Amino acid sequence: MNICVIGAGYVGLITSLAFAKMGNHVICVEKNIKKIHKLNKGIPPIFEEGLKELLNECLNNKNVIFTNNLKKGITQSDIIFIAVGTPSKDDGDVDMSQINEVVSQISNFIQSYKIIVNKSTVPVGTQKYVKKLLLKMGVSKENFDVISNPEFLREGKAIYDFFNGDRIVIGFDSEKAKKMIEKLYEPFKIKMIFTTPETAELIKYASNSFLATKISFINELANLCNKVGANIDTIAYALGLDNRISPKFLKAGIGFGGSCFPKDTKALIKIGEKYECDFQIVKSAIKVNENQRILPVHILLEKYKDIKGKIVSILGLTFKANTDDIRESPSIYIIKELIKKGAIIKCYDPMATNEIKKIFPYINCCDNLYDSLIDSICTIICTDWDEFLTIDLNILKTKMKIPMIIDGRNIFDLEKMKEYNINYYSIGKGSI
Ligand SMILES: NC(=O)c1ccc[n+]([C@@H]2O[C@H](COP(=O)([O-])OP(=O)(O)OC[C@H]3O[C@@H](n4cnc5c(N)ncnc54)[C@H](O)[C@@H]3O)[C@@H](O)[C@H]2O)c1
Ligand SMILES: O=c1ccn([C@@H]2O[C@H](COP(=O)(O)OP(=O)(O)O[C@H]3O[C@H](CO)[C@@H](O)[C@H](O)[C@H]3O)[C@@H](O)[C@H]2O)c(=O)[nH]1
Repeated sequence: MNICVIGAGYVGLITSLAFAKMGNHVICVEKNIKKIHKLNKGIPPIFEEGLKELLNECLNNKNVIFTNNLKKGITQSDIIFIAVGTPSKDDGDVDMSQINEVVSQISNFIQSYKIIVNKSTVPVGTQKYVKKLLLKMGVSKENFDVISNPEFLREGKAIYDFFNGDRIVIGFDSEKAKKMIEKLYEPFKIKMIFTTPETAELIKYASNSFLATKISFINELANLCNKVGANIDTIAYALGLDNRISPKFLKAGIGFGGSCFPKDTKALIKIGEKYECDFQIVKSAIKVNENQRILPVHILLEKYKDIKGKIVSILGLTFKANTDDIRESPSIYIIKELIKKGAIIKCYDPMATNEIKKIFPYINCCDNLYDSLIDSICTIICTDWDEFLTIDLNILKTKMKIPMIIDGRNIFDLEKMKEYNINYYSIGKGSI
């Protein structure tokens, strides 16, 4: 099939390549010219497992092109995916400006029947809203249908998830469009759920908010564990053996970040407000997370009342391992608090030091993990990068002024830490 994908971010790029790999002809339209140049040269603009190989395979097969020529994208395609950003506004509501811009732009080029598929995460009612907007802009009713098809991929596992998703959700109000989208997805052999556009739109927010709530629940429990001497990992394991609960998303730590959970939980609350539904559980999940992400700072300040002029090491800047994304990463909130208290930050991340410099231009980013530990009074682990598991703790002890670790991702074993005689704090597994 001939497909146009608008936006070459995490979702648009993976969607383009996945459909191209399945033998479709894909035109990916992106407004960032630098991104287009990179992509057409086979250079991935983001870090994602297997992306370079898949990108080059699809370019070599000539199944995908990257361009800023929207007219070409629309006129040469039957199905048009919208995969642009829908960030949070200051009040938590969804910023629809990128969607509005795309809809207005595509309305100029629709001269024959097209299926517009909304892949971005958008509030309930957006499918109807996009239809209205297109009609208002003079596109003939016979020339389009709009489908809601939210995306569930995780960063770091984006390609795997696209090909092995748990479900594909399709919200439709036209049999003709439904049949074409079903045909497009059939080769993926993933369970498809056909429903109304409103239900499809809400499934996305429900999934992310439920997972975020699960994380905040285990984190509150972890904080209690630290007080009563219980072990959160054992509790999570026992909980997870009950298959009504499932073991996934029960890893305690310094909370959730990323481009989705923080924004989508806030968006669900805003959507609820519009219909007088007060999402108290989701509000609490956000509140718990806001406290949890700066917990290491409280632990540090309990030990040292004054950290002014003292060096603190931050290991890991991304919101989770295997991505270069720092959006809403707990590390950002920890660094902000530490700077407020006058601490000197030294940080290390295998992927994201350039990104963090855009937020904190003056912090000291080290190319080497061990350099970031020199003369430090505390190391805070913010990301569960594999590289941190193999830290030589003897070297760490010689580099740091006072060996203290706050393990925000519970990557170390308490017993092991005892052997090394390091002042160690976990999230819900006790401290030494
Ligand atoms: N990142 C994820 O893991 C993920 C997963 C599932 C769903 N989502 C949702 O998918 C949507 C996209 O997320 P993302 O992370 O890929 O965003 P992103 O910010 O990484 O990418 C969006 C891209 O769209 C481009 N763009 C914006 N307006 C454009 C226009 N008018 N024409 C052409 N290109 C345009 C931007 O330049 C950018 O490259 C969001 O709604 C998000 O909530 C994201
Ligand atoms: O047990 C857990 C699991 C995750 N996290 C944290 O939760 C955040 C989000 O993790 P993850 O869900 O793996 O990352 P995302 O790439 O943000 O993916 C989520 O957000 C996407 C965007 O909407 C959805 O498509 C995915 O299904 C959904 O998992 C990260 O900060 C993790 O460290 C925990 O603290 N404990």
